[in-house]
Amino acid sequence: MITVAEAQARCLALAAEVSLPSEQVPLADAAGRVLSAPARATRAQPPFSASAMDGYAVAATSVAPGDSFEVVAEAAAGHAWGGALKPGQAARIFTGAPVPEGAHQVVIQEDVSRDGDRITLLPSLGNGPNIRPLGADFGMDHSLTAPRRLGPAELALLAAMNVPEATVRMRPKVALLATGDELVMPGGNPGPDQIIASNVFALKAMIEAAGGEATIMPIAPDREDALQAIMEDMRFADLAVTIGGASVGDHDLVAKVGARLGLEQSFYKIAMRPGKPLIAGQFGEGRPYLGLPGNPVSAIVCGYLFLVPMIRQMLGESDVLPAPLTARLAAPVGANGPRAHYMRARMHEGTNGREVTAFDRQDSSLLTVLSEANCLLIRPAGDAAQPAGAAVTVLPT
Ligand SMILES: Nc1nc2c(c(=O)[nH]1)N[C@H]1C(S)=C(S)[C@@H](COP(=O)(O)OP(=O)(O)OC[C@H]3O[C@@H](n4cnc5c(N)ncnc54)[C@H](O)[C@@H]3O)O[C@H]1N2
Ligand code: MOO
Repeated sequence: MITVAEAQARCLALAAEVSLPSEQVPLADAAGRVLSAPARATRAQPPFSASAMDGYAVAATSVAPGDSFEVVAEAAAGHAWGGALKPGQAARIFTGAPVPEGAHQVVIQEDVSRDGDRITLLPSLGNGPNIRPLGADFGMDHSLTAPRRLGPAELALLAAMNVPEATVRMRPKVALLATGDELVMPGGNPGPDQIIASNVFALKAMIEAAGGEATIMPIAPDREDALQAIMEDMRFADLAVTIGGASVGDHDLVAKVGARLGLEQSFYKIAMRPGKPLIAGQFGEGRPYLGLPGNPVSAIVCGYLFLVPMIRQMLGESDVLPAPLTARLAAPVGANGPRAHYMRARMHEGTNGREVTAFDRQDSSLLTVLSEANCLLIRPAGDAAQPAGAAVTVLPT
């Protein structure tokens, strides 16, 4: 069995072989997409020297309380005054307005007393010029580099750069296939020996949050011919994912049927709990494949550690693995076995920094426990029992 790190490296290598085309999308639809080509500004921001405050633009290189100016003009945002101030003159000005030629600073209106067309600077006078120079945010030559995930700040920046559409990587299409005669979709009519298919919904949400497009395939029964037919229908996808049927039981058919369809395995089984029977590989044409274990928590933890990073890799991002944090144990934990254990746990900020408590019940079928967890506490393979206060590694979920 290979380690989690080795399995992650192999999964990312499989994903790196996928090359997705780019598309243009309007900024309003580009949230969460990954920019795939640099975007260039077609103007500077601000495109003129702009007032940062409401007040008076004054024609003087230095000012002192008691100085007095004649107000000869007015400039507001979107309404420049085209003239030039002479020494001793001022223009009434508002935030965002172009600063007139000849003005050296803007005095805020709170620091001014006005009498008709004359202003006099008050003792409260501040010292800032209150002027945003042309191009203070970015110049004409500015470019937003790719790859880059477009969050609120990037979208606003692109808009300010007058870039109406972003060139983004197309979303990888991910097919999700749950297998097992015992499974019925939510709202269906389960027999007494059946359960509801649950983990596909978690995985679909994770895929979509990572920037992929998930399609839930019909549930495949535990019959080779039917499983093969539905697995063949996953050919449209950039990444095919099966759930369940990965272990060693007589009805665990995924690896067998996969091989018949030309699946080349990269690995099968990892030294990890939950998630031991994970399969990764590739169908012809370089399309990656991930076979997740069926237990709901196993599938979701593997989704977090392997599937989401693969999607992010396909989108061209770097640093795609979940970022670990350090914490201290709030309660002791027992010795770990031969597989790295990703324990469902809850962390919080304590008086001495981040503290984490593992849940007592760690069975990989327990969705109630997973839903109370906000992190995975990583126990290395063969780790000894650890006392409260020991430093540990956690992955926020
Ligand atoms: N003799 C052994 N038995 C098992 C081993 C082993 O090493 N030797 N490994 C165990 C581990 S660890 C896991 S994890 C499971 C994984 O097995 P499969 O991937 O073959 O999953 P299934 O057997 O199909 O299902 C396991 C469990 O999860 C339920 N399930 C399956 N799919 C879904 C779904 N979409 N939504 C909700 N629940 C699902 C299924 O009913 C089973 O209860 O194997 C162990 N056995
Ligand atoms: O490894 Mo299984 O995924 O523990 O339940």
